[in-house]
Amino acid sequence: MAREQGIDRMPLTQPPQSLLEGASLFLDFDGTLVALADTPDAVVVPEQTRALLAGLDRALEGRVAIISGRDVASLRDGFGLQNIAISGSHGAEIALPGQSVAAAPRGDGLAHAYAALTQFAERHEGVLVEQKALGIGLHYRLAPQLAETCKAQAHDVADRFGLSVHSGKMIYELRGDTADKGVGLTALMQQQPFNAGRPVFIGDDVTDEDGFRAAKALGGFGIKVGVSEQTHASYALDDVSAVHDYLAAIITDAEQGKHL
Ligand SMILES: O=P(O)(O)OC[C@H]1O[C@H](O[C@H]2O[C@H](CO)[C@@H](O)[C@H](O)[C@H]2O)[C@H](O)[C@@H](O)[C@@H]1O
Repeated sequence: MAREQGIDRMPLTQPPQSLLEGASLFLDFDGTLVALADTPDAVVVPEQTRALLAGLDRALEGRVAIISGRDVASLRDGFGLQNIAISGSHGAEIALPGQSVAAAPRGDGLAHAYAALTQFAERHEGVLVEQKALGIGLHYRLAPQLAETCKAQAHDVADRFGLSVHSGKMIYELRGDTADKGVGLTALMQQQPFNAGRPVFIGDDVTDEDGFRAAKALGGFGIKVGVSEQTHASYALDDVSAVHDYLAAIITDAEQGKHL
């Protein structure tokens, strides 16, 4: 198979602390900032993680944002992430702190697709359907043996209602928009205070590759959490705990007066 331009092979090295000097920092949520859980609702944001975000915000003078597949409302209301910029719904939503959400229109077929997938989930134990502002998540983490069945169902329903299918970790997502995390990162980078920094995006999933690519195109870097065969990221960290350690060290540097 031909090697796609700009793709690096694992293993990558750990990012140096200096990478965040003058950076605008973009963080994926699930699997990067918080550990994965069996269901979307089982995720918790520990107090320590909130303190980490607040410290980063101070150290980088507000140039910190979350770029997530979850929608802005669920991150704000469900996880209390009110004081941070967010690009939600895989780049289709943008919300700065204290502001309302600017979003792509909701696809017409989503309501019909949600009904069809809910009926499917009722017949398949362990399959969960997540209703999202601009999409639907079909989760099979509790029924991994149904991965192929879920994939087929996701594509069948998407075809019937004019939607597209995107795969992630133990999930197929149906969406009616065409945004991606690169779109979200680029949109935030056009606004203050992000436009004053060099983008660094940290993410763990296949949908984060668009964010890595966009960061690189804007002169920045991607940091991959975990391992994958190929990635657009330039550096890697092992897991959520390594992400926290890396970011905490940057806060310590800033508090000791080292220039960020
Ligand atoms: O872009 P992200 O912030 O990483 O969001 C991607 C999806 O994350 C959630 O699903 C994932 O996390 C769940 C909880 O740990 C896990 O059970 C599931 O298997 C993962 O795919 C979320 O539910 C989705 O809406 C996000 O798109």
